[in-house]
Amino acid sequence: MTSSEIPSVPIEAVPAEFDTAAPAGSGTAATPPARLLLDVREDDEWQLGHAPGAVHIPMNDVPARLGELDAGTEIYVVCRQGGRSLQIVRYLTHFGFDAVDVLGGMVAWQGAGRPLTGAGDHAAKVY
Ligand SMILES: O=S(=O)([O-])[S-]
Repeated sequence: MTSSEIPSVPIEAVPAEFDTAAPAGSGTAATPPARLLLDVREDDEWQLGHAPGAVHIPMNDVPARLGELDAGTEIYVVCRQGGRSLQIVRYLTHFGFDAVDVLGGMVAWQGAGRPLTGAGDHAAKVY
């Protein structure tokens, strides 16, 4: 699979439901979500700023945490600018997951004016 064959979407096509935090209890093992925004950046990047409705699994942890993902869920994968997410989409599709790469990553998310949330008392930001 070449990068041109990797399923991908521009930031405008990422569902608005990820602009808000998922309600408590959604996406349990019993009822996996229809769609998921998976942020594969490192912990420090996540804490500085992330999409309110995203789920965080750092890239290197994805293989060990595949059991947290459901094959019936459409998984939008995001990183900083698209390098890591491309690799993870390739990996997930290889294992039968319905994964798409978010072009431009969180830099594009921020540039499009989509909401960010972070940890601590600083303004959330993607660097
Ligand atoms: O997040 S990145 O791999 O595009 S720098």
